[in-house]
Amino acid sequence: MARVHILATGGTIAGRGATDTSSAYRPGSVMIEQLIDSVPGLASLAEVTGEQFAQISSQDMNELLWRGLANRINELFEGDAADGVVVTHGTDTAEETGYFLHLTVTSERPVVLTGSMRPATSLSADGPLNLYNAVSVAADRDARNRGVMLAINDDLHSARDVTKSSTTDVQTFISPGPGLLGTARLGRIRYFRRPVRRHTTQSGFSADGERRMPRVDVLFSHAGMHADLVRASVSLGARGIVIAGVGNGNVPGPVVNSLAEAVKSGVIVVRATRVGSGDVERGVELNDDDLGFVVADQLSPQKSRILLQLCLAHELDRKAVQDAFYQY
Ligand SMILES: NC(=O)CC[C@H](N)C(=O)O
Repeated sequence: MARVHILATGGTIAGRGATDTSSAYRPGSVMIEQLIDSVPGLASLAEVTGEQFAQISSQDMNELLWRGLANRINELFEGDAADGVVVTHGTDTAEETGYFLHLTVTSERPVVLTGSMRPATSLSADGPLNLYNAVSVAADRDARNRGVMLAINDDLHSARDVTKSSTTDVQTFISPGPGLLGTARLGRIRYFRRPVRRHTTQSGFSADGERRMPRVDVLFSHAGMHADLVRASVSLGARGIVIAGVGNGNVPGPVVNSLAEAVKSGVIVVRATRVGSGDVERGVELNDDDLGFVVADQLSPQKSRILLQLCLAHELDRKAVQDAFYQY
């Protein structure tokens, strides 16, 4: 039987409300032992062990916890202490944690994130079945070499592609562009594809303690966006700026000028889009070569920030950063 270790970090899957219909609740209130006990069927899938890694709402996730999580998972796999790992996580930033792990876990063994949209105390709580499905994937030998995944609401997503699309719907996660990696429902798993971009064993990045993730800000673009936000970011110490641009990664003219100034001072500027899907291409409405900008290709602003932080932590120059956005 496969050995699956669950690292619990909090979120709604561990949330508790006053009654089974109350909309207010506190995420991260149910401990891992209780989560495991609430799904007796897990024992038929794998030898399951659990560990309370953190106990937070995922809006409080940060670089330090990401690094700790990656190091803990790498340690478990290097010591052959688990065949697969499940991370229970709040859904708000699960896509960010997933992408960080996708780039810094060094094993081909499966790492599967899961969470829920309704707290553990809710009528029709979705957490228990999500946990069951996530453990089934983590226990599956065929899940190897597919990078970090998110198993939720019977769907299986690649951490690179997944994003939260609704604040409250149970069916909130989508993978625009490449689509689902597969499905996982009541122990029946189907895979549709493998991620083709570099990850885990093929990644050139590490969560190594010496590599501090520098400050990278995401600036949201809109009609009438103020150019001085860019200067504020730079003066506050940002080494990178990701633009959540309009359309194909665009910003108003005055912002283009202040971003070009930022580039001259050594800041790396990445143009992503707030649209939610599609490419951001070089040289469509702006001369990126002359301005010194990098484009995000298909990565969302929040994931572009993580990739840029890792690039900066590994001291990549601007050209290598652009290559990274095409490779990862
Ligand atoms: N559905 C959720 O998990 C959201 C709850 C909380 N904001 C979190 O991300 O942890």
